[in-house]
Amino acid sequence: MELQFFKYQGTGNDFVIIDNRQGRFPKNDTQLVAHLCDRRFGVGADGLILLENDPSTDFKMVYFNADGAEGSMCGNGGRCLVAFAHFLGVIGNETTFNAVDGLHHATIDGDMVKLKMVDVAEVREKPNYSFLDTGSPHHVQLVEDLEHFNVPKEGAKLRYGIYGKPGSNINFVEQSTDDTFQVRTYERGVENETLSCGTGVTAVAIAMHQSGKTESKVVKVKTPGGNLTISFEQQDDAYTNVFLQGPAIQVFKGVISC
Ligand SMILES: N[C@H](CCC[C@H](N)C(=O)O)C(=O)O
Repeated sequence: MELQFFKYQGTGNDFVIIDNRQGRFPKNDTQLVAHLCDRRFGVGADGLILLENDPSTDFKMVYFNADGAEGSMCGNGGRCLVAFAHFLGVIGNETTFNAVDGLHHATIDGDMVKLKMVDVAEVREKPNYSFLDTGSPHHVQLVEDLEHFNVPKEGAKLRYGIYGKPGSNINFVEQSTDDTFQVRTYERGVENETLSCGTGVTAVAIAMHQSGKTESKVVKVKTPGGNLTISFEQQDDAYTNVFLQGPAIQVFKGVISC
């Protein structure tokens, strides 16, 4: 079988994207998805995304982690898929699409995609960390000297230690200024550090606001792969109108035989 694919990246979080509007992609073939995401034997990516038809919105997003299993929401992947739908001519500069965690609205301005994320009703605050769900589960923990922190090792320890088999993504954070944070993320499903995680930086922004580290409702995050901006409104413990904004870029396209 030959498969046409596109490769996108959003702040260094990279994805194989396939136009599956004809419905031909074998979605249950976990090994095939893992193979396409393999950086040595396949194309190489943190995840694989299918663009599919949706009866009530512009398109449907189906996301798989690099291990081949269908994942929860992916913020950077969602932004990349919006750029891809725009590239295909499926949408103009604005869209509403369906994903595993519900409807998402997004706007495009050049390479920049601004994606509306799910509302967050609860931030669980523990003495050393926060836990919240921004479409995917996220552990948020402040550390010192983030640059030299062993993210793969400490991330794996917490991912399996606290959260067990279902797991969580683990974000390590260092505050830079009143409204700016540096973040490195260990991603479940990749089981390693990625260069950026969209639902992760969104979780960081909300957790830092909830714990009083920032009063700003527009939070800037620096990841190893680039910069993202998160904005939101807040009432009591609930966060609404949550937006994630940053670049989403097509890197190359190709055909892989598998
Ligand atoms: N990289 C993604 C998160 C993927 C979530 C996945 N690792 C899981 O929890 O299943 C993002 O930009 O939001």
